[in-house]
Amino acid sequence: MAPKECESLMSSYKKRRQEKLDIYSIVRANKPLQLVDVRVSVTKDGMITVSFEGVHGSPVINGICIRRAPPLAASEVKHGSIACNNCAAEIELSSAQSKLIRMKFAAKYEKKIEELSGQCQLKSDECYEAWMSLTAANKQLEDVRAELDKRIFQNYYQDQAMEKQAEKLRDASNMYEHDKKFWVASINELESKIKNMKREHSQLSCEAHKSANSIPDLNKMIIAVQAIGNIRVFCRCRPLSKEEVASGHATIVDFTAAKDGELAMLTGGSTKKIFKFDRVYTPNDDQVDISADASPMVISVLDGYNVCIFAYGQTGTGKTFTMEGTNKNRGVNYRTLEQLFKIAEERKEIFKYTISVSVLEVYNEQIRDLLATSPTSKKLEIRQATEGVHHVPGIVEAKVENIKEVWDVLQAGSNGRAVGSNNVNEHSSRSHCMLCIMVRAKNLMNGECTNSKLWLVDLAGSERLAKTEVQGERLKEAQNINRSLSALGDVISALATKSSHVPYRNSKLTHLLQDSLGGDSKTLMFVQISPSEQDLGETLSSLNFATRVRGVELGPAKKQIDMGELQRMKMMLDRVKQESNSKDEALRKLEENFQNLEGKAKSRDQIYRNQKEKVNELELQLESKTESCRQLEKQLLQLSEEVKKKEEIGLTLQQKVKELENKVKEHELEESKTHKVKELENKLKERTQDFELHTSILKQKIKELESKLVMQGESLGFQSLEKKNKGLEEKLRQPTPGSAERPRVTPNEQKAWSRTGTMCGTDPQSLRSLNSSNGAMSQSGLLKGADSLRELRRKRELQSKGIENNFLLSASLIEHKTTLQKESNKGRHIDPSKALARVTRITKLATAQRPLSNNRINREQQATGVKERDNRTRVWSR
Ligand SMILES: Nc1ncnc2c1ncn2[C@@H]1O[C@H](COP(=O)(O)OP(=O)(O)OP(=O)(O)O)[C@@H](O)[C@H]1O
Repeated sequence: MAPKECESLMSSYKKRRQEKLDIYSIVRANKPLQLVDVRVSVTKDGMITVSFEGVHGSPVINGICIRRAPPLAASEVKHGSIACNNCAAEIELSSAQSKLIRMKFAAKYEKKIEELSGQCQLKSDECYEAWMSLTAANKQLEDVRAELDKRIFQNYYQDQAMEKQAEKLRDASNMYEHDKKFWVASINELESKIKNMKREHSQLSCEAHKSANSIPDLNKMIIAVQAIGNIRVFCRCRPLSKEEVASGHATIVDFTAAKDGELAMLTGGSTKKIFKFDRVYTPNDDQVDISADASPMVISVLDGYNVCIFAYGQTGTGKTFTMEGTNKNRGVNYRTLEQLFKIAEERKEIFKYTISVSVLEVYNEQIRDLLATSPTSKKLEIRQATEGVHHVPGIVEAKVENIKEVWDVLQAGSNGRAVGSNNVNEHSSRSHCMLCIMVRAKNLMNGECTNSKLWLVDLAGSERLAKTEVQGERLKEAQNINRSLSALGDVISALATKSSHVPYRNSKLTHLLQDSLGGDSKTLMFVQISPSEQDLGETLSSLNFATRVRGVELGPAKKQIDMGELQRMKMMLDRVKQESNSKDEALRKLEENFQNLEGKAKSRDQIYRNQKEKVNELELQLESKTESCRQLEKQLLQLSEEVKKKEEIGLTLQQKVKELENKVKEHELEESKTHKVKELENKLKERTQDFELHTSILKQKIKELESKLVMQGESLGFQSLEKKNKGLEEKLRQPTPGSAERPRVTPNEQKAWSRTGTMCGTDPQSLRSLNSSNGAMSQSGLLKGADSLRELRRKRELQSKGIENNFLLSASLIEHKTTLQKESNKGRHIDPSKALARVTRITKLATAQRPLSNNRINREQQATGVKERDNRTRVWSR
């Protein structure tokens, strides 16, 4: 029968019992028999047979309802029986059914074990995979860490290398900047030097050209000067004074052609006398115009020429006004000096000027120093320092550096002039006021030095020349004035006639003006005239004198070069030429160096640019590596988290594996127990067979003995035989010393006895009595059989120590079974469940003292004994 069918049988049995109860409760009036227990066995051909043992009458089975039983729980099924749900009695199953159930359970367990093994295997595989992935992840993590360390290490070294390179670059950059600055400074210096040298070179070239072409230029200059003339005469007419206007004096000067340097004098009637001068100024012309025309003389002075500007004319015609001017309307002296300082300032890059001023007057042919702070009795004389150079030793030469100082000096001179007379105007008319400006110029380019003079002279009135009717001091004054002016006229005449002798020394005036009047100097004469008709004679006299002066043809002006300086300059020129050549050479070398430096600078620039690009590239690489490091760290963190998770999973898996292993162990234990049960069953079977064999042998021997007894009984008598039989029985009942020697009754023996009893209709006791009656004859054979059993048992005990418990349990079961049989024989109705409970209790008591490992086996053996008994004891009760 298949396990499924067996299962259905059991379930149907249970259900039927339940259904039966319901049926009887419905059909109670018919008083049907109540089925307390039923033994159903299914034969091999699938038939179900029902036996009604112990039931009298003819029970009628109205019907059998077989239903599929619900699946039993594993705990409900015991070895060889199943538990009834209603009465808790164990329902005995046939060995085939038990086997099937066991097989089923075994199959179920095997399946479950297989499933669990599969799950375990799966879990193990999962664990292994997890472990492997964990190992791989760890390895990967280690690799990543190693890679990260490597990268960090590389980055560290790259950083260091970059730092070093950056340091080198910084040093190179600093060096480059320093070199650049140095080169720029050198280049600037060289450029300025080159400029100076070029300028010097051009100047020297010009000088050389000038020197080379000096003769033709000189000739040209002579021609030009001769054409222009180096004595220039400007004529200035003052306006009519208020008195003259009031007196009704008319103007006798015609300024119609003044712009052309011509003026006409109305000498009387319609006649006019025309005078021509270099300039003619009308009364309306102011100081500025006159000073502007005189400024070229200033340039000549600064260029190193001696210049003399003097004002000549009748008293009251405006000589002082022209030369000195007023505070509000300053004259030629101030404006000329102002111009002089202005141009000197403009030329300061090339010329260095040293200007000093002396203010003196010539009165009665005596020179008076107007700047002298204290009056001195020492007479100032004119001395000739070198050729063409005259000076007054002891005279104050006030060094002036600007026009303000000049003005102060002029004021001081004017004050000094006033000291000498109570009436300044009167005094000024009777003396020559002379302002000498000494200019020392040094050409910074060529070192040329010049000493030039500018004489600004306000002469005494010329009208006194004719009016010499005065006496005494006035006469003396007049004579001196006349002499000096006459000497001036003589000098001019000598110059005009190109006389070999010019009488400069005839007067202090001409003597002082010797180096600045005529010859190689430049002279400007202001002839001052009155427009009034009452001064006609004096005016014509002045105009005639001026015309004579203007007609003087002087030689070309000569530059007042210091000859020593000239020599030095020539030497310097040679030296400069040499220096120029050497400088040209140096310049060429410098230019070459400059080009080399420029090339080096360009190459350094290129290197710098390249290094800067490299630095930029390295910075970019560093940034990218830093970024990759960040990403790797991020990945590392993620991997660490994953590893943690996997470790947790691994731990849970390990825990599960342990649990599964425990379960597998439990199942293996169960399996081993099942296996042991099987072994025990097999052993039991073997023993049963042995026992049956021995029983059959014993039976045969008993039969033999019985036959012998029959034969002997005939000879000895029945009573003696009975006695012997009792004795043998007693002997048999007497316990043998030691449990090992005691003949134990196995369940098979009991079974055999039961069968025998059943078959013969007697109980085992009677059988024993029967046996004991033949004990004397069969004792040897019986003992022999018991000895062989003991031998077998001993051998099996060696194989399994638990066998002994089975025999003990069997013995106890036999005893109780005997008791039960006795009670049954007494006619008492015994509830099988109670009986089984008792047996179980006894068994428990018996097995409680056994080792724990044998509990299951004993329990099963005990249950087997009970089931065997129950199979043969079916009780029907109403
Ligand atoms: N161009 C002029 N415009 C206006 N006023 C003038 C001019 N020239 C001279 N005067 C005036 O005429 C007067 C006489 O002039 P100034 O004293 O200069 O003559 P002078 O020739 O110097 O006389 P002296 O010979 O006596 O010194 C002054 O009052 C002066 O202001």
